[in-house]
Amino acid sequence: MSSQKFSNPTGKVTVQRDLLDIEYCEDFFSEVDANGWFEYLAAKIPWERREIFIMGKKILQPRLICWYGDVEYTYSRSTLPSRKWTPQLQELKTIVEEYAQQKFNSCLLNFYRDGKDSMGYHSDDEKVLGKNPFIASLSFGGKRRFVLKHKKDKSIEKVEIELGNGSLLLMKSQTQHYWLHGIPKTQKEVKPRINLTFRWTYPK
Ligand SMILES: O=C(O)CCC(=O)C(=O)O
Ligand SMILES: [Fe+2]
Repeated sequence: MSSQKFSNPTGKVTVQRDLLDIEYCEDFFSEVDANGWFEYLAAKIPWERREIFIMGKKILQPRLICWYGDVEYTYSRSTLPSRKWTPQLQELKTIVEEYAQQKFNSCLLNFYRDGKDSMGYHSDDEKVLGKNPFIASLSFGGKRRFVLKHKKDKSIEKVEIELGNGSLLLMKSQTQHYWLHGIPKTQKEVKPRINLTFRWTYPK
């Protein structure tokens, strides 16, 4: 897939309000390229379903995941070993780094098999991500609703984005301090979706 480059995205939206700072590129990859990436990732990533602890209770995560990067990652009492970048993931990382003008050393991959797979509200604010984490999130496959809500002030309007095939979402500045984000379950018929969130993780 070495010929793949982002196609000077046109559908770019920036939302900056109430200490939220995000940028969304709808057409970061062409549809053809995005479909190619979906097929590659679905087939080649060693996806796993993990048990995690939520409020002391052991549950199976409602999606498949895989962690790549130069350092291991611990969350909800689950440790994900570091995994060496494949040339294809390295290529995606470089494309995103060039566009975002940021370096990343790790990536959490999520596979939402259907509408029952989801990610609960959270912020990517672990200590190992540093003070103001810069998160770059690529989406391939079926469109899913991504919702951001303010952590404390319920009167602040939520932000909702349909994350489409081949799109890139950047979350910047203090976003993770003040806002939660998640992918809600849906009853709608949705195609499988793969998401990659590139981050900079500081070694412990
Ligand atoms: O699937 C998504 O778009 C969200 C992923 C996410 O928030 C995360 O990996 O921390
Ligand atoms: Fe997240």
